[in-house]
Amino acid sequence: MRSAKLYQYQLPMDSGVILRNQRLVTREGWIVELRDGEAVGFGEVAPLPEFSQETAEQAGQQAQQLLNAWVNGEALDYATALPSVAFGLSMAELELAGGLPAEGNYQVAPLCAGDPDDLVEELSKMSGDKIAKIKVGMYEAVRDGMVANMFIEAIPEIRLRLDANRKWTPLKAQQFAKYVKPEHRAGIAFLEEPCKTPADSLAFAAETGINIAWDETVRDEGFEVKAEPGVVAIVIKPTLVGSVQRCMELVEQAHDAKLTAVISSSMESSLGLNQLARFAAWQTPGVIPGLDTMQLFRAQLETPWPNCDLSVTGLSELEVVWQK
Ligand SMILES: O=C(O)CCC(=O)c1ccccc1C(=O)O
Ligand SMILES: [Mg+2]
Repeated sequence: MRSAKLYQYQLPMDSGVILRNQRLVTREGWIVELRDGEAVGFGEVAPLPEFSQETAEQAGQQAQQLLNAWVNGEALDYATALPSVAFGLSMAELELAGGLPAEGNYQVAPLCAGDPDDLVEELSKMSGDKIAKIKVGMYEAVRDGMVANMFIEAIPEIRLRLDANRKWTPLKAQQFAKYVKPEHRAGIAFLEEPCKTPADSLAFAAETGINIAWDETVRDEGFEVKAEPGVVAIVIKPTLVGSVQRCMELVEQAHDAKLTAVISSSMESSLGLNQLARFAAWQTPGVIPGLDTMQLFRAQLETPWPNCDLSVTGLSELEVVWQK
């Protein structure tokens, strides 16, 4: 006997969260609940404004249609579904089937949002791999170069992940690289999407010896995972990419091409983020995922994130907008 529910959630965000061109005051999305006999599975459907093509409204409507089909015993075609819907429903089906291992990778690459000195202190206290993520491309490229250099000099064993989100022209990217001494460039694990085009990013990697990673490019029409000089990783954001099966296919292709696959957040609530930590532990063992986004919220949803003391809203407190 199958049954399903669709919950709607709204969670307050920290005041400083800006997505490309807009402030994100409230994170909105849907939680799907699938039941079959005693088994239950949850999934989060939460398009990210400015990043997803679909709106929350559209995703909610499609989620209802597919939930209805699922309750009627139909198999769901995730290839034609909206990415956020495909991700949430396929994750719920996987959890229902007992296919998502319980153990998660909750190690995070701390995200440097504010004062670099605070992060240096946090890292020096960290045991194990010292990986940090810094957003670059927001201010002067020269300043970004000096910050990266400062981290590598302060913590020689650091592995920095930098993310320029395609903000630089080739000239700006060069200005950045100039400040990172050649002997320090190995301290950069990778720089995500330095330039506006993949071709410029590849040229940057070749000219500077700084390794790069694809994030936005993974979602470009016609993208294929392949080994390319200077490319060491691909970032997979399941909410933007699609079903669990599609994500697993990308992970496998990355590993075949000797690339690192990094499972990363699209600012899911703590419910979805926990599932991503479990998915990452299972599919990308030994790789620290990009999931340090709980700090951007002011509340959690249903499943608490380890060591996070934000209040937790239970699913039972949410409005059920559809059930069957
Ligand atoms: O990837 C990470 O490490 C954290 C998540 C992150 O950076 C991100 C989260 C939501 C939208 C865009 C981005 C981004 O990669 O710029
Ligand atoms: Mg990125």
